[in-house]
Amino acid sequence: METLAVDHPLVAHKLTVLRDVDTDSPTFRRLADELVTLLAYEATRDVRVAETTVRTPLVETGGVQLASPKPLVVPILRAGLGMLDGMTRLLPTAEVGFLGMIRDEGSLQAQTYATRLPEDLSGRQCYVLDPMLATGGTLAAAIRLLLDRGATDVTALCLLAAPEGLRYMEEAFADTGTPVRVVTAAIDARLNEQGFILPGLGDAGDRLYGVV
Ligand SMILES: O=P(O)(O)OC[C@H]1O[C@H](OP(=O)(O)OP(=O)(O)O)[C@H](O)[C@@H]1O
Ligand SMILES: O=c1cc[nH]c(=O)[nH]1
Ligand SMILES: [Mg+2]
Repeated sequence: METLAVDHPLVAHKLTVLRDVDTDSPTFRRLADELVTLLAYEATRDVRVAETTVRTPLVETGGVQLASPKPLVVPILRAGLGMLDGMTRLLPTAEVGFLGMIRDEGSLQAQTYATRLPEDLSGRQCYVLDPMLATGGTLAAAIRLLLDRGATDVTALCLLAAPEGLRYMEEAFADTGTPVRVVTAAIDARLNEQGFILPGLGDAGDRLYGVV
């Protein structure tokens, strides 16, 4: 598995405001959206394209277009929905599938409560969206599901990742033979006793959508 922590002053600036406990929900949503677009630029570096031609006002020339089948973007509900618009802004022709997952705050085990994905993902490049990679249980389960359906490579975009979760992912996808990547705005210090990322930004779903 490959991990990329995007090193860019604008990413660092926006992430700092996102972490601030005094940042309100509308600002949090806007910043999450902007950060995803910056991460998406790096995350799509290997997106498959096919050669094509284009007629300019002067001549015909070569170019590229997104290859078929189109990439599949998969936000993990709830918090991953806050990243969808930022991603599809860069990949407007991508298809979108949905996974609803929740982590039990006692056992820290992830449960899937909704799946709306193509049955057959053979040949598909997939981009999974989830702001928080904490223990890694949620993201690993989501990626396993995509690989089981035939996805040929999977890139996860996360706003924050914990070292514990990245180690878990590295072990889980050490010998799958399928490329798995994590692109994140930062790798934080550690998890606390409740499985929250430190210094982190708190509960991403609650900060985006309120406490339920
Ligand atoms: O790496 P893990 O230890 O599995 O934890 C990370 C998961 O926890 C959060 O979701 P949560 O379960 O709070 O659901 P929500 O998006 O509905 O808030 C977060 O958005 C990840 O999906
Ligand atoms: O720090 C964390 C860990 C899991 N889920 C969150 O929203 N935040
Ligand atoms: Mg949550």
